[in-house]
Amino acid sequence: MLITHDLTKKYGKFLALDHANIEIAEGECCGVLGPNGAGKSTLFRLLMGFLSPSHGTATIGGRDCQHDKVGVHSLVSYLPGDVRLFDEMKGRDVLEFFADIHPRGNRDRSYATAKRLDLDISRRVGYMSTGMRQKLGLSIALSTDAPMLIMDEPTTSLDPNVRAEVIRMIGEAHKSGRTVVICSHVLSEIEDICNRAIIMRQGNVVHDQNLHDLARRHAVSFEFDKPLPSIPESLRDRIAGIRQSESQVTVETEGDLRDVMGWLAQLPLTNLKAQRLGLREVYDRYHAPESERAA
Ligand SMILES: Nc1ncnc2c1ncn2[C@@H]1O[C@H](COP(=O)(O)OP(=O)(O)OP(=O)(O)O)[C@@H](O)[C@H]1O
Repeated sequence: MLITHDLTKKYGKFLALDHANIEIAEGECCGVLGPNGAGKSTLFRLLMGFLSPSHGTATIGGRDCQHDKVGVHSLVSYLPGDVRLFDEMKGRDVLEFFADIHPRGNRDRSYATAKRLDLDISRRVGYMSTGMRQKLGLSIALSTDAPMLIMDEPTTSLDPNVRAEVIRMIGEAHKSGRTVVICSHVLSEIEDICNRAIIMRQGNVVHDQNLHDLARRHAVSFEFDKPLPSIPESLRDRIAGIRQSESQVTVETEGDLRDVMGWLAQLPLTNLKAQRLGLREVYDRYHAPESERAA
């Protein structure tokens, strides 16, 4: 559905996106992660044709993102990171305007989406709070039936209840078969709805994680003051890695935990804890805070 080939963007001499090769299949829900300035919004703006690439190409549904913007826009519902709407218009008028210009827009659906987000659309945009304007942007983007949703930080400025509702709505869009590409700094949101996460650093895609595989991984930590005995042959493919620092041991496991726990239960260890490995651990491999990297 979405293919980029060596997609590159330079702002002057500054390389904001560096030869990105990304493929997102129809029906996927893919999170794009990375710290401020990693190049996520640049990637999204290139996909929408709002920026021209310095090098490389991008296509969505076979349409070229630079040369066939109209074709791409008919397939995509896009929520920009900085929602800017017409201050003088009332919420309802803005919804109607966008429902009418998007080939897959629908006025009734956009009123219903705004209602679900508890947004007062009789209010003038200029008098809306930041969160209300975000809700208006979401009501526009979530109410088309375009086969692809591209959302740049959709839950920014929203209170926790609305955040949860928006994540539910995006999850529903994915379940109904639409392809979703979403960028967020809230890792739990990506874990909740995505099947895949791409991690970016300084304009590069540095990691591509299947989240269903990740859900089957655990970190088992315990104290053991001897060298760990060799792993039984039958468990070798269940153990992805072992870290031992003095008496503190962490075993990373894949798949069913029971057999590994059975083996560990035979050892004279203490303080055993098992926790599911999350996206946080993967993200921190690339972006752990300085203080934690030094530790
Ligand atoms: N118009 C521009 N001119 C010059 N540099 C720019 C421009 N737009 C973005 N940049 C730079 O490109 C880099 C990537 O910016 P981008 O907005 O894509 O990051 P991001 O990953 O979306 O960040 P955030 O999480 O803060 O939204 C940053 O260093 C930014 O300063």
